[in-house]
Amino acid sequence: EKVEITKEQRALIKAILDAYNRHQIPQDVTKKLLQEQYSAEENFLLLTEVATSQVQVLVEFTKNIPGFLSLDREDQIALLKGSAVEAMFLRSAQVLSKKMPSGHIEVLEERIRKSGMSEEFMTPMFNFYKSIGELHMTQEEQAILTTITILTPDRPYVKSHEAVERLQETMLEVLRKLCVLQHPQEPQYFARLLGRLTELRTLHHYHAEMLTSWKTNDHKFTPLLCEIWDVQ
Ligand SMILES: CC(C)c1onc(-c2c(Cl)cccc2Cl)c1COc1ccc2cc(-c3cccc(C(=O)O)c3)sc2c1
Repeated sequence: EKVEITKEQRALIKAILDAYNRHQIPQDVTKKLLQEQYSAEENFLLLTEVATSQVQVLVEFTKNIPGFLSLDREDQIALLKGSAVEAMFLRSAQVLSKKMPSGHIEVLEERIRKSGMSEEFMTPMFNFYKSIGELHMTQEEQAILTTITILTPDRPYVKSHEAVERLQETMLEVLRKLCVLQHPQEPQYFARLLGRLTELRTLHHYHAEMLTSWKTNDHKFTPLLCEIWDVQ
């Protein structure tokens, strides 16, 4: 059928993309990933620093999602806490799949592999990274898929389920149209993107176990990560 993006939907895409590009981890933080020496301890500390910075970026980005600030305050917190890990898997996946000349990719992959994480999480995590890379998402698709992940109604403690669902459905419809227009040869592309959201839920469960195993080995997190992940 003739797919057309309305004026309102175009404005939505622009607002989300501008926010997504405006809020990025500062260079001095990500540059450290390239400079500091290697050790399980150093890798864990660096990843903790980047993750903390990423959460701050995520909070700022979320405030720019049209309609988000009109949600109940406690629901806003519940959505952020419930989606942070998944949004960070998406972000790190996008970084690892970009053909970045700065050698970020190998370095980041190396630091994640050697950060004291148990082997069993490596396979699903790097399979996810590979599957995101194979999608060759556009910037708009990445920004909107992250928004859809944040606006997931069935996170723990969300009270106004319908209000969140309405916002998410608006973004799902925008993504569906974008996929049809930007990947005309791949009618299943939108379905493949949604399949990644399911994979993110599984990784989210693995991540809870990762946190426990890091904690048992006496790894320290920052106050912001402890708050958002209910750690300690
Ligand atoms: C606390 C820490 C040990 C931790 O615990 N679980 C995870 C995790 C791991 Cl391992 C994998 C997936 C998700 C999580 Cl949450 C992490 C590290 O999480 C992060 C989170 C965001 C980013 C963004 C990056 C990045 C690099 C270069 C450039 C850019 C850029 O945006 O330009 C971003 S790296 C990075 C690492």
